[in-house]
Amino acid sequence: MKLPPNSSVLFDSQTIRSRILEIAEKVRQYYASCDLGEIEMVWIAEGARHFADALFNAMNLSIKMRSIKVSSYGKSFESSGDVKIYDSINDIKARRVLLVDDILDTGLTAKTVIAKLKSNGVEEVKTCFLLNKAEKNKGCLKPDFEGFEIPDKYVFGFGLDIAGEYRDLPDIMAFDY
Ligand SMILES: O=P(O)(O)OC[C@H]1O[C@H](OP(=O)(O)OP(=O)(O)O)[C@H](O)[C@@H]1O
Ligand SMILES: Nc1nc2[nH]cnc2c(=O)[nH]1
Repeated sequence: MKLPPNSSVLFDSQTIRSRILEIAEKVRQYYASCDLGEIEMVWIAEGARHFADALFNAMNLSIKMRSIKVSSYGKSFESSGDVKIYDSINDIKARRVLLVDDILDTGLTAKTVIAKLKSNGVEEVKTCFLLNKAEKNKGCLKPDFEGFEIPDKYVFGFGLDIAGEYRDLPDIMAFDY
């Protein structure tokens, strides 16, 4: 597969897998004293597919899991600012939601979904991101669980795409755009 020019590996698959095991253990500990029937893991499609699968398997908790399709980038490297939620999420009424996404960039996607969940009556939303462009978003939303803080470079692989391509690369790559 031809990669974009000036791209390089940011995290290889082994590093990603090890970090996910660590995050999963932290999440397990957090929910250790909770009623598992009250918790639903909600992951944001498409990008979070690989992360959510690996995290869910590593957590090994008997909780519900579902995805919701949300998009705001399309084929662009910048957020359109218009976060579209394609699935109805009105029926997500778990007491506690673990919201899982591949990346926290501007924070707009997560903020929009959190507001919607809260308006449904969800009492607690904990967030879990594999990647966080913390310097770029200036900590606008502090993840409860996160994998790696990364610089402001466009990343792809392990679920993240460039115009629909490269999602199935095992590593996370970065390039300057
Ligand atoms: O913090 P933000 O600036 O809102 O960006 C984060 C979101 O951007 C990507 O989704 P995208 O809209 O590209 O859809 P996709 O997951 O289908 O690729 C990514 O998967 C996150 O959900
Ligand atoms: N693939 C990809 N999607 C994003 N969505 C928000 N930021 C990014 C990024 O750096 N890469």
